[in-house]
Amino acid sequence: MQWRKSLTSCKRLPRHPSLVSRVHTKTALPIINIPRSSIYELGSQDPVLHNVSWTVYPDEAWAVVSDGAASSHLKPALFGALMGTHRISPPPPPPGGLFPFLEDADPHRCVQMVRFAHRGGASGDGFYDFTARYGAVREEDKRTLRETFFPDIARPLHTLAIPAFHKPEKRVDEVDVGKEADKAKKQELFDTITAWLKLKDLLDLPMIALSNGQTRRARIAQALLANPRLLLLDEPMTGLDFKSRGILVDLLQELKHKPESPHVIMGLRAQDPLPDWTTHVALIKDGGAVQTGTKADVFPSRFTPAIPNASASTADSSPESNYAPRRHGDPLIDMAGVSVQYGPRSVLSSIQWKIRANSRWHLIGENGAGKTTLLSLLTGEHPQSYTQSDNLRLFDRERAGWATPLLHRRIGRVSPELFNAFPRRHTLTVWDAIGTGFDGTFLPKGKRRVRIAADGTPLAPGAQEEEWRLHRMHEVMSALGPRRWHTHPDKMTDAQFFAQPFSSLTPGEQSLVLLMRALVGAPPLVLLDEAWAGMDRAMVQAAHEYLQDGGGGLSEEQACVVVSHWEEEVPWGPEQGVQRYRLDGGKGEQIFPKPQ
Ligand SMILES: Nc1ncnc2c1ncn2[C@@H]1O[C@H](COP(=O)(O)OP(=O)(O)OP(=O)(O)O)[C@@H](O)[C@H]1O
Repeated sequence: MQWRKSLTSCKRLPRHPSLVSRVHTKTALPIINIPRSSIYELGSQDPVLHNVSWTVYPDEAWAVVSDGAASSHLKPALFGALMGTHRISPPPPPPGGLFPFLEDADPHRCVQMVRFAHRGGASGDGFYDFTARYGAVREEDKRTLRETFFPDIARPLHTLAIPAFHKPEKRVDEVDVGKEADKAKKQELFDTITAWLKLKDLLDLPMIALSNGQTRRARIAQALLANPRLLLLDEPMTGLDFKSRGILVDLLQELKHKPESPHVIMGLRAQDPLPDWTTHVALIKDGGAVQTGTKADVFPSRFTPAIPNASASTADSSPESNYAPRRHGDPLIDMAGVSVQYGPRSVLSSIQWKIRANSRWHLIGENGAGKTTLLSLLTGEHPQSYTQSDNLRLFDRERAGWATPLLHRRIGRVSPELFNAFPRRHTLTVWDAIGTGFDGTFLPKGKRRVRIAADGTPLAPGAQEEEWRLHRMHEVMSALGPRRWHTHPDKMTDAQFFAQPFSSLTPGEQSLVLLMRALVGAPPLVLLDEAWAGMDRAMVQAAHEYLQDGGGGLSEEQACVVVSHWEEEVPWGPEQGVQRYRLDGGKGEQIFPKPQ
């Protein structure tokens, strides 16, 4: 543990005058000081990062960026050094130590980190049922966003709150927000942040009902309001829609002018745009070198696409002249007026959409537009899928005509919910995790762990099926395994990767394994919702190449839907016949190419 002191408070000392005037001067105490050290995993003698010289001053705005090919465990190591989960050697010298600006305050309380590559929170032994949010909300799931994340903030009334979820208002004198002045300040910060992050109308919804992007915005707000002095936001743009990314960047800039708000350092992937106000970059390179300096020094000629401002639209920009139509097969899914309603809230209204064999779709819509809800109707997990028998055909049958396991064999999928819920007991290997994909289950079965019956009896149609499954396991691994993306391919063979415990992998590697799981059974329909979260550029590239025509990952009998807020994360462009379907305000329409 590198932290210098372990006192009890996160008290703010009077600010150095240079901080107030925001004039750059190195006389202010640095926020972070790592003079020239290497960074190690605890208990390891091999450095993960070496020769790190990194000093952050209060008037600088830093981003930690992984270089294109840098493996996904390197950025967490730099943040881990700040959070005390990695060793810094030699350690930053006293008296200032690692965080000179904290002086006597306790880093455990003053330094906070929030990672967004995945929503987090899961990973017990077993699988938990993430579909609970689609049904009637159970008593234990009724805790609202306000009660869960902001329990000590006063409760103004909310017009859009669902009446059933209202709790009696607390009297102002019951609210534990400390002294009057603090209370007013805290309330003002709460109002500013929840308004900027468009959370006000969600505060009295049950947590479980929030979409992924809504939950991420809430986690950002919670972290900012927890009043740390240094806040590390790792990949905060993940899962945020186009507008929300701009809003977040603007909010962080706004907060820089508020003395009570934390100093923020963002972690970004190589492909993420840098906010305009970034002044300095720590670039983590392949092999573990870290280059630090001003943005201009580190990226002299890098094109950094601007982050959109809040009023930018998500209108499709691809020229239709590039569009090369695909030869589509029969409809696998046919929606002819599908709707979903929660009490008075209408989420989907009369959706018309056909997904045909050999089609490649990009499903878009702002956070909360209903994308996950729509996909849960296709997988049969949403209870309202049963009540839409006239409007919803799944592989030419109504929902009730499918036993759920048989339906799940026909759909390979990846989603943030599935990522979080997937079991992470240490005995579950990569091989086991991929093998569960043949049947869409979560429990490896059989001697060869590809769900051949436990007594060794092969499933119908006999031994051929087992051979095919084993062949597929190796096929997806050779297309998406470490030889395609590991920075030292000779260090990790496919066989070694198959044997790794799933839970020991980085989030990016876990995402890739779950992608292999979705594809291994060659199901007719593949749903990839935020499939690339946590992956580094080499992994995304391997996945894209595999999914593109000629890559071998998808046949002409299969259809694939990708859900992503980033157009560059979609493996196909117009020239490979991608179609785009947009949800907006409960309505759905094909926006590319425009239907004739
Ligand atoms: N049980 C529920 N009760 C009330 N509202 C709900 C419930 N479940 C979902 N919602 C609302 O339905 C809307 C659609 O949520 P959904 O998760 O489908 O959005 P999404 O388009 O997938 O968003 P994201 O891009 O953030 O993942 C959200 O506004 C959500 O708050």
